[in-house]
Amino acid sequence: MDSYKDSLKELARPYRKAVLKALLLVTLVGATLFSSMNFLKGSYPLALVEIAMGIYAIVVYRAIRHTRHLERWIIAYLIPFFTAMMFAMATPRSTSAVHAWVLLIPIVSHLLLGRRLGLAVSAIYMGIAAVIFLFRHQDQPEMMQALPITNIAMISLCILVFSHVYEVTRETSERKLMKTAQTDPLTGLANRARLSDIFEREKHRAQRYSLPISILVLDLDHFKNVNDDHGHESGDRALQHVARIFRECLRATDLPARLGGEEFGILLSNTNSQQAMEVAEKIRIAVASTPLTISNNVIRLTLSGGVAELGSDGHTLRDLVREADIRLYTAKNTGRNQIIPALSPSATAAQT
Ligand SMILES: Nc1nc2c(ncn2[C@@H]2O[C@H](COP(=O)(O)OP(=O)(O)OP(=O)(O)O)[C@@H](O)[C@H]2O)c(=O)[nH]1
Repeated sequence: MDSYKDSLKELARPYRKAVLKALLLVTLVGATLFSSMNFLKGSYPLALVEIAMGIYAIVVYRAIRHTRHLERWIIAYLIPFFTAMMFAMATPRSTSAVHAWVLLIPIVSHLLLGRRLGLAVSAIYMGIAAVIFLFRHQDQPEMMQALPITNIAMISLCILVFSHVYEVTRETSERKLMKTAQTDPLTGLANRARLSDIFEREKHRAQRYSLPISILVLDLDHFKNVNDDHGHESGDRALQHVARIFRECLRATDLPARLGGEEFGILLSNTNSQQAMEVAEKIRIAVASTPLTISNNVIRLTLSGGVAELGSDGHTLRDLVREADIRLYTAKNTGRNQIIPALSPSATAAQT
């Protein structure tokens, strides 16, 4: 479960909303100014389109205040906005200076739609704008010369390239920062923050499709002795060794995380508590049977654990970790190197 797509999307929301709001305000001011001027000039169709865009900007401004579908509103606004821009460029009575607005397309598209969709939308509308420009000025020899056309093409291309490079760099840095903020630096496993993010996402999916989710909480036994007998550095390597075993034993859709110290939490999507118990046993046996050798010292590790399932053990990550923790401590107090299963749903029903 390596994708940070959803977290990045969440991170981008406030700034995309701010950019969209700024664009809506610019539209409102521009629509008021240009529709008045075009009305006075007698360009009624263009003036009407501008008034319509102004009204639509107010509607969208109100709609995005509490929306959970910002991406849809961005598309629903940008397409008519750019189309209105093309209409203004194609209108014979509009001034040639209206073509300057094409420079806004790559900037706004990348800021609001990201690198891929931003590039695609920019390419489409800038292409249409180029065709309109050539068609409209074909009989104006002073505009059809190599120098003005190359100038316009180069400045448009520069703004497209800079907008794209900026967005690619911004997304890459954000992805790196997000990964660092959600990864345990020693083991490379997810940390608590990521476990919590992914749990929320998986919980919604599980509730929508009636799928089970289980949590394992695992803790190394007598880990203090590893540090005391072999040194802290060997202790660190033992933690990395265990993290490696987790990865080998788990599916790509499972999420192992370090909760702190020598305690780990594993989120098992689409897995009931019985299946989770099988996974936990597989991990327990793998850890116990794979000693770590450092400088001819053989370090034998075991772990204890508890299992909890969404629903019968609670509805939040905190509930599940608490219940699995209680079972983990039962495992510690009754001999270690064992996993205590979740109560079966029938046992839970009998208790209540
Ligand atoms: N090397 C290393 N040790 C750590 C790290 N985090 C926690 N520890 C050590 O883990 C040990 C945990 O000790 P305890 O809480 O007593 O638990 P334990 O010795 O595993 O005993 P039980 O859990 O009861 O089986 C302590 O010695 C901590 O210093 C770490 O990042 N690296």
